[in-house]
Amino acid sequence: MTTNIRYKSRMMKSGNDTNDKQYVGFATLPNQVHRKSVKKGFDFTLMVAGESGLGKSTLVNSLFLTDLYKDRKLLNAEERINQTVEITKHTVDIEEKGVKLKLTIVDTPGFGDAVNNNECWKPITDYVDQQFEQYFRDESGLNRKNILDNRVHCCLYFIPPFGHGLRPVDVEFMKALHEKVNIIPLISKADCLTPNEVKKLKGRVRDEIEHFGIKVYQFPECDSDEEEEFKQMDKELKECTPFAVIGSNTVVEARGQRVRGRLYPWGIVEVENQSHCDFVKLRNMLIRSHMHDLKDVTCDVHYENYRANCIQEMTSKLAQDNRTDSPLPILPLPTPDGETEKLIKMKDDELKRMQEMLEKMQQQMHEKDQ
Ligand SMILES: Nc1nc2c(ncn2[C@@H]2O[C@H](COP(=O)(O)OP(=O)(O)OP(=O)(O)O)[C@@H](O)[C@H]2O)c(=O)[nH]1
Repeated sequence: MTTNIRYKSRMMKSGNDTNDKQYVGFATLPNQVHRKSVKKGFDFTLMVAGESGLGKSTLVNSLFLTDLYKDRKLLNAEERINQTVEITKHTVDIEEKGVKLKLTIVDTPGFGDAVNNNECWKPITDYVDQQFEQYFRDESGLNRKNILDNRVHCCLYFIPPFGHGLRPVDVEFMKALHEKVNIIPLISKADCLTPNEVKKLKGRVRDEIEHFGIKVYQFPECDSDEEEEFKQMDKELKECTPFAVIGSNTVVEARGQRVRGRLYPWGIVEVENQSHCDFVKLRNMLIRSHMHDLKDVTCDVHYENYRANCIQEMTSKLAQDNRTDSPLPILPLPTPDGETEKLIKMKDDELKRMQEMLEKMQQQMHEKDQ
């Protein structure tokens, strides 16, 4: 009864179209998806990495217009010496025009600070893998309905403005992570550079990324039937990578307006002024145009790779355990007692299950390719 009333009211809402004989109603499908998604809310996990003091927290606060770090305790010199690479996670629920976004920021403070930076990216790659592992477990568990997705969808990697391009630690960090997460390189504190210097540094970083075979996040190709305005925006976006950014948590007065900026004795640098930096482009890309694609790539490429590797490893391990063509001389086995027989059967069942799972996965991948 209730379903009927709800159905009727929805039909009425679709207006005049219901009187049209040609109208079946599936044109409302996007509205249904929209309604459901808005109700469910969205989530996005963003990781920031780079040396300490490059302005990661400031930029994140500026991006989402929220103070994520208000409880942060600033460490003194002594505490800093003892500090190890520690990953912190901040989650905030933000809402805009009724759309809810659960935003998780994964901060990696102190990265690259030590004298010996050997494998300093290891805790970060481990963290990304742990999130995949957790998701894989939840997905294979009994209750798959409300899985908490903590997979990292994007990593903003901060490159220092001083120096002559990428340092070995930057190259190694990005290479250690590029198969696991979407990396977006940024030139931090761009107000330290003149426009010419920014241009030169961008060119150099782009060349080095190509030279070292680093796979940073690639913007999807624009469809030919897209609007001209969108195509132009897409072109500009691709041309201005790596984004040169400026962050600020203070509001200053410029040209009679209150803006986010940095006040210097010689003038004001405005965070949201496109002739001062690429902050607006980065924000639009992250939030307005590419958030969904970043999530899709994480799910369809990075996580799928992790999952396939995991299953392959598990099956080869199981097969190895059960291998009969052992190079060792085959000795007559003692007649198994009831307990051993039970164990052997469990192992066989497990192997069978894994093989079925692998076959199913291969079939899914095959279907996806087609
Ligand atoms: N010139 C300039 N200074 C900045 C910019 N962004 C942040 N800062 C300053 O740099 C200092 C460090 O900024 P944070 O945001 O704390 O840097 P962080 O990378 O988060 O540092 P950790 O949390 O220690 O890893 C602060 O004094 C900021 O005011 C920027 O774009 N330009």
